Amino acid sequence: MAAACTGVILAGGQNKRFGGQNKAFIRIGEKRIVDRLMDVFSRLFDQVVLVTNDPAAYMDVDALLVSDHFAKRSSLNGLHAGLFAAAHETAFFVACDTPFAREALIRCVLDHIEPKADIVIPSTADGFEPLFAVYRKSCLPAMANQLERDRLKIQGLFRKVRLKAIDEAELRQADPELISFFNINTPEDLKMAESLRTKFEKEH
Ligand SMILES: Nc1nc2c(ncn2[C@@H]2O[C@H](COP(=O)(O)OP(=O)(O)OP(=O)(O)O)[C@@H](O)[C@H]2O)c(=O)[nH]1
Repeated sequence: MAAACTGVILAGGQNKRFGGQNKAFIRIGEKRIVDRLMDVFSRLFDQVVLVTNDPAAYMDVDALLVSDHFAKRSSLNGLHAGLFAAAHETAFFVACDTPFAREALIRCVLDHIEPKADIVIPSTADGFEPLFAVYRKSCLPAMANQLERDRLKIQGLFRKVRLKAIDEAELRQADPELISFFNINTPEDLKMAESLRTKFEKEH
């Protein structure tokens, strides 16, 4: 059953560490990362939004295509645009360079949505996972304010809204290796992704 939440894929980055090549279109096995994410999102959400500053490149993706509102380079900009476009009060976000986002872990995050939380976010020994999290529309004014003031780090938002963290033990019940958080920044990460895929697809 679809959650009363919008699914958003962030794809407005510059991919500098990947030589400027669009990471959403990297193929892991046969499939582009964006298509892997769409497969999972179409089972979970009745609305999918993709934030890109190059909409023409995504015409074959069955999502609402939107672009950043601010001329700033920051994933916070994409969070703001995606949340603004969401038909629901809450939106779950993932980065377009995250090939192994597991449905069970997304469901775990969605299960923690509550009216008193503006952000529902995984928290592990490595810190928060702001690009595998749910944001409520109540965050929009604080996001716009941060962007206007050139405060471009997502973490800067956390002091201004109500945060609900999900602890690592619970996250690992849904995704024991936390493979969902693996993302590709460099060509070396892509090599790692190929070896993880072999393991991941054998097990699931
Ligand atoms: N809409 C939007 N998304 C962004 C922006 N900057 C980064 N993102 C997205 O946020 C996620 C994390 O991005 P980063 O790893 O910080 O940057 P990147 O562009 O992927 O890679 P680098 O250029 O190598 O830092 C990715 O899904 C990006 O597409 C932006 O200015 N606007």
